Amino acid sequence: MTLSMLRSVVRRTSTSGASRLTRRQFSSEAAPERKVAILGAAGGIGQPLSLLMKLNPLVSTLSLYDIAGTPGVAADVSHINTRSQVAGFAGEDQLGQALEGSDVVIIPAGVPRKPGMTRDDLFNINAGIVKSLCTAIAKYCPNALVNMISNPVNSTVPIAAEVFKKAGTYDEKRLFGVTTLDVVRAKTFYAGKAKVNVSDVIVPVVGGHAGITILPLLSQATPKANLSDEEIVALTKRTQDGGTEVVEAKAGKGSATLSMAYAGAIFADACLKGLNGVPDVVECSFVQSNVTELPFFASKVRLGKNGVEEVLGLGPLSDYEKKGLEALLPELKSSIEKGIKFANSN
Ligand SMILES: NC(=O)C1=CN([C@@H]2O[C@H](COP(=O)(O)OP(=O)(O)OC[C@H]3O[C@@H](n4cnc5c(N)ncnc54)[C@H](O)[C@@H]3O)[C@@H](O)[C@H]2O)C=CC1
Ligand SMILES: O=C([O-])CC(=O)C(=O)O
Repeated sequence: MTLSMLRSVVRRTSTSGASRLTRRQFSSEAAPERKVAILGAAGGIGQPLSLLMKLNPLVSTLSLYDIAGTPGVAADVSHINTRSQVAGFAGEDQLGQALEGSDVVIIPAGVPRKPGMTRDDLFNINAGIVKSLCTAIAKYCPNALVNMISNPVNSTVPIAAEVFKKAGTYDEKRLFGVTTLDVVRAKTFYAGKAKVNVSDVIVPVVGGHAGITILPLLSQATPKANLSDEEIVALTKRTQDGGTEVVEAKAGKGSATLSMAYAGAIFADACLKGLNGVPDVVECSFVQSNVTELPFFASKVRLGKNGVEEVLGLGPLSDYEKKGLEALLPELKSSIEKGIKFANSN
């Protein structure tokens, strides 16, 4: 979902003739019924993400699940006069109902970082949360596209894959680590340095979603700009440290929530468009991959009616990016292996 689309939804629904206009628009578009479930919907990301998904006209049912607090979030969001019907579910005994029939499941459930922590420091708590949620997904909506936000993404995606394999439901086309926030940041920071219009900027970000595993391919950024080597290094580091920048600014009150909700809404919208048969929907995501020797890797992915339609290659890299790629592989490998080991030993 682009910002202009968001604005136009808000515009359409903010006048007195709103509901009439909204109804007419949706009935003429005949968008298929799509259920989206958000697990962790009462949290810092979950709440604004619920709002943004409520604004998305491709959603017909919005299912908001958390261990507590979701009835309130659902009641609040449900009053917004857009297409989707909203329901809130709280506690494990309602998880099946929350998931049943879902086309897309977005998972921002789990603890966020505090200053001084790495994403890997979240593993001990979040690995178990992700494992139990994915066990339920395998049971109640095995065909859903899963958008994994919970950190450490480099490990939680492999955990999800193992859980689905054990359940006999694994389809590599349907599992995505959400790395869209890295792309959002790279676009913003690049536009600022290159002095180009941010809405025109395209920057692929590959690798994983932690520190040096985040590799923005600034040599492929458009519109082209004549940036110095020092500027490229600084932009790369700022993108890699974007999450930490927010964690430190929030000083103990969590990590990125609002920009993550925006990024999560963009990625979920791309998944829905792909499911609906919109051609040429391409986003970066951490998926099962043959792009490197690692089993999972983030790169550009073409989305289609079954999820991943094609994992795109890296394209030409600068020498600096080649070195970055080489440097990130060992860390990414060990995070992936840690996730696989956890899923198979617990
Ligand atoms: N992929 C990415 O780019 C990003 C990922 N994150 C990650 O997203 C996660 C969530 O962050 P915040 O929303 O800020 O945290 P938060 O603490 O504000 O919210 C997390 C929510 O998850 C819920 N939760 C915990 N266990 C659950 C379970 N078993 N089932 C359902 N819900 C459960 C909590 O009740 C809470 O409402 C963190 O792991 C964070 O590191 C954050 C920013 C960016
Ligand atoms: O940095 C964190 O802990 C949250 C995150 O993944 C991000 O903001 O990119």
